[in-house]
Amino acid sequence: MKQGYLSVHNLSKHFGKQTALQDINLDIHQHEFICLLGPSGCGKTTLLRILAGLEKADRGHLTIGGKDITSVPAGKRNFGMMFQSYALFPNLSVSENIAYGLRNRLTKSQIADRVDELLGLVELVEQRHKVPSQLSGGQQQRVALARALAFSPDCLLLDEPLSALDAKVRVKLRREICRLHKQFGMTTIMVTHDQEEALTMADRIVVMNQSRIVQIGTPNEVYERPNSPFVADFIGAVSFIETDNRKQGNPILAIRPEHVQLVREDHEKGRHGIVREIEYRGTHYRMVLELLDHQDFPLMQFLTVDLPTQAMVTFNIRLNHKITFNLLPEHVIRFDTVSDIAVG
Ligand SMILES: Nc1ncnc2c1ncn2[C@@H]1O[C@H](COP(=O)(O)OP(=O)(O)OP(=O)(O)O)[C@@H](O)[C@H]1O
Repeated sequence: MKQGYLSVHNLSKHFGKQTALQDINLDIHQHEFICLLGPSGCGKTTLLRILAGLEKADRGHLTIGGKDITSVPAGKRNFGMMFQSYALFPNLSVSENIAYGLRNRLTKSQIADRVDELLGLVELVEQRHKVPSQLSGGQQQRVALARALAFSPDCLLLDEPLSALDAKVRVKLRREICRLHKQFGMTTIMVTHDQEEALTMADRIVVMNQSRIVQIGTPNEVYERPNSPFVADFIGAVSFIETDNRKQGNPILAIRPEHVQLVREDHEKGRHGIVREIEYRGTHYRMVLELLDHQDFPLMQFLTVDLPTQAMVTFNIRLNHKITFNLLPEHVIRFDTVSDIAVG
């Protein structure tokens, strides 16, 4: 593994009796796009604020390129930030908002050139003289993004930058952030509690729960090989199947809805279920099966299954009808240790 560029060593943070972060260790590579993902209150924003220098850790330290920056103030870290609480200046124009952070760093004409360049990058040239109240939510976010990028930061820190936007604008800005990340080549760390956002944008996802990092991996790794029922459940849809009484230490099996394979009714190895719910989802159908194989599955259990529209016709899927399916071993995720299946 490459050595970390931005590294977090044994970081802990409390607010009074409340633990916000516990024993956080993280190596982020240069030019990497990292998403901090986890349920509300797990410590994502606190970690980002400590990276930014806006919050002080109780314990641990931060290094960038091997240099200790734990005590370096926020303004000296050369990090671009886009925090929810960092609103735009309402009385300044788009250009002035973008130029604000540059005023003590560059000459007037350098600032003008830089602002022109950034306006082009975030496609706001025509809005340059408007004030924030004259812009849509998505445009305001783009101004905030341009402002964060203005002084070519080494690292870009984004705290839920897309959370206030509607679905279409969100997807567009997602692509824009990824494009700018590649174009500028900075290291980007983004907080989100949206798993789809993390899966589509990140090089690696840092999954957090209850003040700790619980898994670090590529989107594919955390989705296909979650290391705990919590991660399996938090990232993507999943059904858990208990093979016996959990207290006896039997494994829990998990399966993604798109991996359940329907087979013909006379298939010798098939398992059976009754279709209890059918939901149309545009690109596919999602259904809930009540499992019937009680010798294997002693408890009444349900399985979520995603099926393309064509398969709904082929297998003649109807509510309260019996269907036959297979679970292929390569698609079954197995957890040998019992841990809480918490949903964020
Ligand atoms: N300034 C503060 N004072 C007291 N407690 C705080 C403060 N900031 C955070 N906390 C607590 O620390 C824990 C972690 O909060 P944090 O905001 O980092 O979580 P988060 O994962 O970013 O949550 P969300 O997704 O809801 O923004 C929470 O229990 C929160 O209540």
